[in-house]
Amino acid sequence: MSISAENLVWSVGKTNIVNGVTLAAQPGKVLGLLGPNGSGKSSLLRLLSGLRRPASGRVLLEGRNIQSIGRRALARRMALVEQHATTEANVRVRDVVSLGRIPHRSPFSGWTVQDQAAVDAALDRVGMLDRTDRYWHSLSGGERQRVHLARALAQAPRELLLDEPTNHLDIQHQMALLKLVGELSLTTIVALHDINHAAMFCDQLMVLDGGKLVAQGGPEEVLSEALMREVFCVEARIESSPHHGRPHIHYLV
Ligand SMILES: Nc1ncnc2c1ncn2[C@@H]1O[C@H](COP(=O)(O)OP(=O)(O)OP(=O)(O)O)[C@@H](O)[C@H]1O
Repeated sequence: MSISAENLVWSVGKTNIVNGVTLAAQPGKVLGLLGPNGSGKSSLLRLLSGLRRPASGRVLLEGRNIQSIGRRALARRMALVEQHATTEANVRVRDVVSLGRIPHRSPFSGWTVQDQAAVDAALDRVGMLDRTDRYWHSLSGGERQRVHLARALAQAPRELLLDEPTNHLDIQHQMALLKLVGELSLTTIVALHDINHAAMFCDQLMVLDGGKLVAQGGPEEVLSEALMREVFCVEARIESSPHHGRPHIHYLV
């Protein structure tokens, strides 16, 4: 198991924001993290990345508590793209993506051919290789999101944590990004709001509600009309899509 968590709790004051979450991501597969606004998705991803320490419980990488792994070693194998990732305005695209190479460089080594190849490959994968000299402030929201993903890919991680990576993207780029994530063969945990996209592109799903994991399993097992009603507060009908074979949700008004 590459990344797993046991009974994770994270609290603010007396409120448990993440409340006893146990999970295991399958190596090389995409695990979709669903839940209404404020259900704790971002908080859980930050715990899994080691950015936040749990009040109790633990996060394990290959069975090893991440708190015993140094920051640099952790950054060499796990990358997080946060929902509202910010970047200094006066840097160029290539500078942002180059940051992904920091964990791989020693204080004495210069910029290597391998570093450049990793940056170029990452930019190519997200379709931004033609904009490496563009300044950050000149990019659209969707372009910035793709550059942040490229930064994470340049890190050459084995585990990739993505917090709503499609939220500024047009439909073509949403589909392209989710398809790309599936093709990377990295252990990926991705928070998504579009449940139909999650059903199409994720191997497994888990659903948070009020900080608790209320469902996990394959899309067919997890997505039900009762779950849509009880967790997401919408009436819906679910069918197996005749086009891609995954569950497809029709929302009712
Ligand atoms: N540092 C913090 N201090 C106080 N409350 C916080 C903090 N971080 C998160 N919360 C609260 O915890 C809850 C879960 O937040 P979180 O951002 O993890 O949810 P989310 O599922 O990612 O939401 P969304 O879908 O809206 O992005 C929210 O009620 C939020 O206000």
